[in-house]
This record gives sequence, C-alpha cells and structure tokens, in this order.
Amino acid sequence: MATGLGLPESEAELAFEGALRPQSLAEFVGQEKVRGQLQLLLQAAAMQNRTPDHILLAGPPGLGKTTLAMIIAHESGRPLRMTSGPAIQHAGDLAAVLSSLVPGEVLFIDEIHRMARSAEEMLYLAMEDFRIDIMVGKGAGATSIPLDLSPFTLVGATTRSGMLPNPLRDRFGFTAHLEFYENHELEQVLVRAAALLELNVERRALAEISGRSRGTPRIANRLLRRVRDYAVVKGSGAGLDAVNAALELYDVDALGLDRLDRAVMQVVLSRFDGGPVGLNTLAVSVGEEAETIESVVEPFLVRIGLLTRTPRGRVATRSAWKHFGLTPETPGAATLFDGDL
Ligand SMILES: Nc1ncnc2c1ncn2[C@@H]1O[C@H](COP(=O)(O)OP(=O)(O)OP(=O)(O)O)[C@@H](O)[C@H]1O
Repeated sequence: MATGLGLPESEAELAFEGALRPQSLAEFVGQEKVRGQLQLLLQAAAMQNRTPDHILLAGPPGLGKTTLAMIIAHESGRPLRMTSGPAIQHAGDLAAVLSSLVPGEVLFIDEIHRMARSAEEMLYLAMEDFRIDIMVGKGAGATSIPLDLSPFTLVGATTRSGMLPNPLRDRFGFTAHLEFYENHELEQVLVRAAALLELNVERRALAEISGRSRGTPRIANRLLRRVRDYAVVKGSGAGLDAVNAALELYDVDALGLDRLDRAVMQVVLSRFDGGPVGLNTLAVSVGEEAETIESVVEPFLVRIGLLTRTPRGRVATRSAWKHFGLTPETPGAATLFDGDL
C-alpha cells in the first residue's frame, strides 16, 4: 500500500509495524466504544461456548483493523487465517479457503469490498449456514455439490463499507466503525513505538508528531521513524527542533497534510474556485484513483474541516482558504464559504 509519505512500505517498515501491534484489547489504545462492544461480543461467545458472530471492521486505512482482527483471534483463543478481497478473484479461490478452515477458526478478509461478485454470493451462504455449493461442470451438465463447512468467524475489513452489497453487510452480527484517534491517544501509541526503537523523544516532540499524524496510528509510527532517521544522521537527539526539521523535509505540514492532501485542496481551491468539484474530476486532476481520494484523503480533510461533501461535489471550507493563505477571487466561490451547500 502507498504510505502517507507517498513512498512504498519497505520490508523493514512492515516488520516493525508488525512488532508494534498490540496483542490484546486492553493494550489497544483508543476506540473505547468499539473495544467495549467487541469485549462483550467475545465474552458472550466464550460463556456460551460458541464461535463469535461475524464482525465487520470499517474505517480509513491505518486505524487498526488488521490489529483488531488479530486481537479477536488471540482473545478468543482461536487460530487466524488471513486473506484479502483482491486475492479472491473467483468463487473457487474462496471455496479453497473456506473448505480448509479448522473448526472455530477466525477468517480475516482485508479489503472485503474488493472480492469478486461470485465469491460474495458464495460467502452469503457460508456465513449463514456454514455450507457452500460447489459448481461442477458447465452448461446443461453442470451440477452443484453441497459442502458443509466448519463453523468459523468471519472478520471483514473495509475502507468503503458503502461499497458492500446489503446482503453481505446484513450477515455481519456487528459492524465496528473505527474513528480517527485523538492526539493524546496517538501520543500513547508513540510512547510504545519510541521504546521499541530505543529512541528517547521529548514529550513535546511526541505531541508535535501526534498533531501531524492525521489521527492515524500507522502514520504516527511512520513519522516517528523519519524523526529517528533524522536524529541518527544529524546526531541531533529527538527534540522538538528535530521533529520540525524532519517533518518539513518530508513535506508534512502543521496540520499533518501530506503532498496528496495538499494537491487535492489546491485543485479545489485554485482550479475550481473552492468547488463544488466532482470526485472523478478531482481524482484525474491530481493523478490519483478516485477510490484513494475517497477512502484515504477525503475522510481526514472532512474531519479537520477543510472540505465538505455535498450532493454537487466537494467544497472547500473557510478554514481551507485560510490554511492555504488564499482568498476566493470570484463571487461564485465566495458564496461557498458560509453556505450549507
Ligand atoms: N489502537 C492502536 N494502538 C496501538 N497501535 C495501533 C493501534 N491501531 C493501529 N496501531 C498500529 O498502527 C499500525 C497500522 O495498524 P493496522 O495495520 O491494524 O491498520 P489497518 O486499519 O488494518 O490498515 P489497512 O486498512 O491499511 O490495512 C500497526 O503498526 C498497529 O500496531
């Protein structure tokens, strides 16, 4: 996956990310509501000695969906099988996974909205009745062979729950909506990561990194690694000055906006006079996929109040003009300030 800094993940960074994952709900920072809901669901299943209900984890990337899937398996003492929507391009791919699950196994499907349609239909039956029908042959001679499955818990993760068909969404016993993290929560995440990196970071430096992490633990951890690099190369220690210098070098501004965020806002503000501008036009203008803009960039820009979504398209807010030091030049753009478009 692309990183918040526009760079591919290196293997070392992925390994470090893995080492950082909390192992239990108690260690998992933030998302208090979701933690409480999951705790109850898992506890009830354990008390009744049954497999927990299927769980859907929805929210922007890097907020801890994979981590939670691992915790669900760990806390319920069950093995975990991991796959992803893009890896399931045919119903047969899914049948192979489902038919080899051991009783009670937790099956994690990341990016479940990207699974093939034919596999989705197979999954409906599997989730509800723990069985699938396997089609053998083609045309008039085709027959379907029913196959019983071991009971399992499906944990699906999606950055775009709206793209899931209703019949699939309805078959999850619980949907957890993950929210962006507060800065003080990100600081807790960073304290743990700094200890793992054996990096002594000043408290106010941690606060600065948190404030620029787009409410996202994965980004917080990544920025911390860049600060570590800076401190190592410059021999500077990891104080506030080092943080400011390192993050400036990597184009992460005071609000945590990176290059793509800024490109999106510049297009809305400068090229479209503040909007409204449609998602596809926006995506083409910045040379990104519409899905990336919608699931990665927009949620944060909306959350920090720089962008609003309207039926006519995306519109820049008053704060956006201010943050970028621009003013709307046309009367048309000016009316977009206060309006509830
Ligand atoms: N609540 C949390 N407490 C501590 N660390 C966290 C928390 N949430 C996420 N992290 C850390 O952030 C990183 C990214 O988390 P994770 O891979 O679970 O996110 P994700 O939502 O599955 O992302 P994606 O949708 O891109 O797969 C991991 O290193 C993880 O340890």
